[in-house]
Amino acid sequence: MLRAPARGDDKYSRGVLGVATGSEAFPGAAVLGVEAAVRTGVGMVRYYGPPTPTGLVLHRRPEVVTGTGRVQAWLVGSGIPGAIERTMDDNTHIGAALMAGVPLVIDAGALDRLQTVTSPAVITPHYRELERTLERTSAPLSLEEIQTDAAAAAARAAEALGVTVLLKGATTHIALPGGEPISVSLGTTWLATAGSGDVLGGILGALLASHAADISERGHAALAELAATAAALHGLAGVKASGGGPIAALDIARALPGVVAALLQMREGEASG
Ligand SMILES: NC(=O)C1=CN([C@@H]2O[C@H](COP(=O)(O)OP(=O)(O)OC[C@H]3O[C@@H](n4cnc5c(N)ncnc54)[C@H](OP(=O)(O)O)[C@@H]3O)[C@@H](O)[C@H]2O)[C@@H](O)CC1
Ligand SMILES: Nc1ncnc2c1ncn2[C@@H]1O[C@H](COP(=O)(O)OP(=O)(O)O)[C@@H](O)[C@H]1O
Repeated sequence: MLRAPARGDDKYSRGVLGVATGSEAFPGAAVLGVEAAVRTGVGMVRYYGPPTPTGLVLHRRPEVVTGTGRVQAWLVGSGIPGAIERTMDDNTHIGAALMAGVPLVIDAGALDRLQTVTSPAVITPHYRELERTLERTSAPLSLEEIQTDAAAAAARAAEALGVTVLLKGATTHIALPGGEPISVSLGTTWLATAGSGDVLGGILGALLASHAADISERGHAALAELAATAAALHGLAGVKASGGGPIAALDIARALPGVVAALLQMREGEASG
């Protein structure tokens, strides 16, 4: 599910990703997600968030456009606190993304707004976030139950919530309503580092924005394949960045273009026999 630009493409036909992540409380998450999206490959990123993360994002990535506008997908919630700590500003940014009517990647602080969502969505919780998300449904699971059978927990969440679920952990479990689940285990344990999940959100957001037609044709089947691709890119970039040693989240993002290039080359090689 990787799409290299064709000669007829321009930035808009490649897809635009809206990013509503980061807050005054966690500004760094915005930088990590945007960096990962740009490095995965997308026509343009529009960032919509509070002043501190906006300044940091522009400082690192001047190619990013700020404010709302037409996009093919939104990434929302990484680095945004839960309902009690959220500011009015945070709620405005989350709301704009969730109500836009385009495919969504929903992470962290936006997970508690899931009941308002009507567009095709992938949620990207870790185990504790999945526990909290399921608490709000008629199919709750304890943290212990999720840890014991994470694949079953992801499947139950997909059915209960009507979304594609990417459940993060040493193995990433992807489940969709009424479809075949996928597991991805290509990473390294060094990926267990702060901001690593924020990078994954950016990768997945970029993939959704660049596959809008596929998502509208094939729905959750396409979302699940895109989620698996994102988990694979994240894992392989982690391995490449690590080389057996520690990594910081930005290192994962930095390794992405090389991983994408290698996979595209492999695919071209296979296509030409
Ligand atoms: N650079 C950035 O901007 C980054 C931003 N980030 C953003 O932060 C937001 C929150 O994400 P999160 O996953 O940390 O939240 P959450 O699931 O509530 O976990 C809290 C749980 O952890 C536990 N706990 C805490 N400290 C612990 C300790 N020392 N040792 C052991 N346990 C400890 C704590 O336990 P308690 O203290 O309650 O006993 C509680 O159960 C989210 O929006 C994310 O995107 C991150 O991605 C990081 C980089
Ligand atoms: N033990 C592990 N081995 C391999 N990958 C891991 C391990 N623990 C976490 N990960 C990966 O690291 C990322 C952590 O994401 P997350 O918990 O959201 O962190 P953060 O909120 O700090 O960004 C996920 O992609 C997850 O799959």
